[in-house]
Amino acid sequence: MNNSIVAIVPASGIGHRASNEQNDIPKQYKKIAGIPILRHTVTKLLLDSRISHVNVIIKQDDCFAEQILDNLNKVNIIKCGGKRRIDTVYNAINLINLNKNDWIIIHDAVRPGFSINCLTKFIDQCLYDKVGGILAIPVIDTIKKGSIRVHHTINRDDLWLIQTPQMFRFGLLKKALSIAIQNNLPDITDEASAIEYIGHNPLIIKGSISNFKITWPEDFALMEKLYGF
Ligand SMILES: Nc1ccn([C@@H]2O[C@H](COP(=O)(O)OP(=O)(O)OP(=O)(O)O)[C@@H](O)[C@H]2O)c(=O)n1
Ligand SMILES: C[C@](O)(CO)[C@H](O)COP(=O)(O)O
Repeated sequence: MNNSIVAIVPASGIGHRASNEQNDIPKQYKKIAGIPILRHTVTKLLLDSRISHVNVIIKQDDCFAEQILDNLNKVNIIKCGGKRRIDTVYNAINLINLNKNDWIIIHDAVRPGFSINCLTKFIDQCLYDKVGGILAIPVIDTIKKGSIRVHHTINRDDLWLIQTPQMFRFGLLKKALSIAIQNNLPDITDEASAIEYIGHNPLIIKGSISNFKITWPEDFALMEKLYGF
């Protein structure tokens, strides 16, 4: 029997760093090339037909997502966003009913710049891995530690900048997130951190710079240029 692949798109953030104004709309709802970023992301994920559903996770009081995702098939909107990104994903995992060997693919709402080719290759490789994997790009700049002055330089061999998608089996991810949250694991900014915490080593799959996370105000224009409009 084939295991299903279900996507989770955490979209419950406020986009504080990306905003120049108070009371701005969250960054995932801003438009690039005339289309809200969240819709770009969800539409692209659905282009890989192995993904059976995309679950978009929003805040309880969100009043944007339903209209933005109107007319898209295979999309569920779940209102269970949490305080941190990891809480949003964990809340969603607890509401989704899957077999333990089914796959969950988590992708940030604000990373619309991945290519379909990259997504397809990522899924191809994860499906044959016993743990699952993450997309990443190698560090190319010199890395230093310090605050006002440099303390020391860090060897950048084997250092990676981690992106999403991240893909794990439902049972393993649920267990890992539950243990990480119960143990108050600090700095848990992605799903792989929870998987590592319980002793597994996710596969690293090389991504691309175009899949950057829209984080700062200037990122919207940069992403729009990449889209080629
Ligand atoms: N409590 C949260 C926080 C973040 N996210 C989602 O996680 C992704 C990546 O997070 P990030 O870029 O940090 O988004 P924000 O938290 O919105 O940004 P900021 O920290 O600048 O406020 C985004 O799709 C965001 O909507 C989420 O679902 N729930
Ligand atoms: C999951 C992630 O996108 C990988 O780079 C990232 O860690 C999320 O960042 P956040 O700013 O901590 O939400």
